[in-house]
Amino acid sequence: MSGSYTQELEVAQKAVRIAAQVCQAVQQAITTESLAKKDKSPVTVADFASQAVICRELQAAFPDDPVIGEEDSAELKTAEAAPFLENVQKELSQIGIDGSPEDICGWIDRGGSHTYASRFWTLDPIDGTKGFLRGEQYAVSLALIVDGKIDVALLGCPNLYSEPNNQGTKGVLLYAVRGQGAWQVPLSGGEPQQIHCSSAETFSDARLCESVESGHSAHGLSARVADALGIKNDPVRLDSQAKYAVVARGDADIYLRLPTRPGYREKIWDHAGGVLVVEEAGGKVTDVTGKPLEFTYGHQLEENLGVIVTNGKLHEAVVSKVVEARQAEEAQQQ
Ligand SMILES: Nc1ncnc2c1ncn2[C@@H]1O[C@H](COP(=O)(O)O)[C@@H](OP(=O)(O)O)[C@H]1O
Ligand SMILES: [Mg+2]
Ligand SMILES: [Mg+2]
Ligand SMILES: [Mg+2]
Repeated sequence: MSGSYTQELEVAQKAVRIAAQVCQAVQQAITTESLAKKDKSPVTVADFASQAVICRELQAAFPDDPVIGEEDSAELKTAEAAPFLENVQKELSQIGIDGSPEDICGWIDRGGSHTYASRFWTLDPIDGTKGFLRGEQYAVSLALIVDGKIDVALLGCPNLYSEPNNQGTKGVLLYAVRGQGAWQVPLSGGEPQQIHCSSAETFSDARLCESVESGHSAHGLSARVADALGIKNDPVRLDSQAKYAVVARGDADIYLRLPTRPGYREKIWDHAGGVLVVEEAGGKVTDVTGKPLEFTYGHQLEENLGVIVTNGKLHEAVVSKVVEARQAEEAQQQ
């Protein structure tokens, strides 16, 4: 049964705010170094520091809750990463969190679970690390999943303005508790505002967003889908779950994430935070075949392919055009 989750929301908001503060400090440094992970993707001091502070807060408040987080300390423990670990320590100490290298690796590894549990958190300490390194959009994403359902979700977006077209306050926190609507508040604090998806029912003026990285979502296929739907606007490209944020606020109507290679499975931390925020704002999220996302398989969405996010009203039509376009592509490749 879902509860009111007052304490969970309070702890998670505090944790995401602190993490966002660390990320901002690192991004403002003139050079942000990164390490290459085993899969060749980048990871920065801020990814580790963010995961450390959030896991530390969760550990203190909910010591029994497992956390399925993106990072682990293995990469940090190599000799070449020693200066890197020292920088993580420095960044944390600047916000008043003092710990030994062992403490820090221990906090990070609190987020090292990969197995499904009846209640767990999932964390992406920096979603959109490539955007972060370019000085563009990124998000700190945290969600609580109970009995396979996302019940609490938060997206900290330090480079997203509170209003479209870079108007309003820079740096927002979006959050939702199942059944209680979706809300936005400046990361620096203030009065939360309820947010809603757009009410667009036609495609001519629809705004579609997708990844900046063509390796993360098939741009060519989305262009064909947009064309088939009669969408005239060019796609808006932005990194991270900020895409879920802009659909939840009604700044965009559609977010497409179309598989670029067979065999890739979406990671739960790339979606959980965004999914509930969009659903509580009135939108809809499925995979590219129209199936709901299933958060019951551990760290991956094993039974889903890609993602389609809409304001709800446009969903069915978008799914059917994506299905058609993927079939046409497959037929051509044979
Ligand atoms: N082939 C692939 N298809 C889809 N997503 C991928 C991918 N390779 C990496 N990613 C994910 O894409 C995320 C960024 O998404 P986006 O392009 O929307 O900003 C990355 O998150 P991290 O930046 O947290 O590592 C990573 O998990
Ligand atoms: Mg990553
Ligand atoms: Mg991610
Ligand atoms: Mg990440």
